[in-house]
Amino acid sequence: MTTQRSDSGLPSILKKLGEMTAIRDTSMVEQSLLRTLGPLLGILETGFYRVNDNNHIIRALYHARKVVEDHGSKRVVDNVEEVTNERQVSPELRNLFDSVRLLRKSCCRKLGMDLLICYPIFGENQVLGYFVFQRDREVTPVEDAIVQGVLEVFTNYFALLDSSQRDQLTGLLNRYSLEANLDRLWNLLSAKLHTGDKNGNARVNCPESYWLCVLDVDHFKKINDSFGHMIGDEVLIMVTRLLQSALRQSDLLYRYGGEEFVAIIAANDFDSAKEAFERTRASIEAFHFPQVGRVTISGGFSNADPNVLPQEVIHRADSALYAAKDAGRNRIFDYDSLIKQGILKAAATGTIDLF
Ligand SMILES: Nc1nc2c(ncn2[C@@H]2O[C@H](COP(=O)(O)OP(=O)(O)OP(=O)(O)O)[C@@H](O)[C@H]2O)c(=O)[nH]1
Repeated sequence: MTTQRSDSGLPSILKKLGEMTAIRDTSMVEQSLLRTLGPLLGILETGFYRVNDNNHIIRALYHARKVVEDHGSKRVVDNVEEVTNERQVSPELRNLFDSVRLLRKSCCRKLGMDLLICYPIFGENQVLGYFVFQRDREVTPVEDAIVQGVLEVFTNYFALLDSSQRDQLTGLLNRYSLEANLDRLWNLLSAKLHTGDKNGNARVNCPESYWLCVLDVDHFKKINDSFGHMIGDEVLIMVTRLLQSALRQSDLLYRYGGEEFVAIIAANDFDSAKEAFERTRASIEAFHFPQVGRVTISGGFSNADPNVLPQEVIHRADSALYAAKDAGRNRIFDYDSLIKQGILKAAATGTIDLF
């Protein structure tokens, strides 16, 4: 059981809300929600689960605080761990999520001597996620009002931040969002590839590597010139939906420029990554676009090696894209093969010195 004295006075609540709304990164705001609610409720371990429209978990965060002795004085160490593997969610928790979603209010279940308590997080009238914690007693009416109030501030602030990081036309995350989150993303890739789980065990079902691909619609200017800007916009929306369907839910897709997209995917090896990017290309080629007919895309990809600076990885993928365009378009090239074949020259810089 993981409770301690709560810190739920008004000045403390206001201070925590002030800290949460000072953050400009959506993922960090999610972490901050747990760092806010845990101490307010006197809970040492809390969880946050974000779900998509199909109620699949797309992001899971665990927050754990520990009081440690440090040279005679006590200090709180807190850590937020991100896990994206749905299989790590217990059947009890899944069942609790279903009840919360259907009843549209907080619910709890007995779990040994404790209670597992879950609150819905709403967005545009649907459940976007769940806040979960475990403790030995029910939530008091005052605590309930605090949690509901903090979740409401969080939801409104998150929606505001999220809209500034999304492209208005396609709804995808925009270039600003990719660039603002590159370092955090790279740290996450590195942690996922090199660390064990929170019990120190090696992760199971963990991908071997990540891959970044820059995809670009071929001859898009011609589409605009021949059919008009509005049809051009429709093509971009349809390309987006086709890319989303061809990629997996857990993959990241950004609108990087006018007709340029960046996809970051997890794959066990080069061949699986190539197959996934090739699948996106083929899905566009196979689709009949109303009025326009055939549209194709070209792509260049590179291993998203956490030891290489992210900007360098984007540059490598971009170089491979330009080689694919030069070679006639409607094809996906990879940076390493182009280097091996002598078509591209390796850049001398761009690695991260880890030691
Ligand atoms: N309709 C529409 N067009 C856009 C948008 N953003 C950029 N564009 C247009 O996309 C076109 C991109 O043209 P180019 O960069 O020459 O590339 P391309 O014609 O696709 O040629 P290749 O990439 O070499 O195959 C430009 O004409 C831009 O004006 C947008 O949001 N909507």
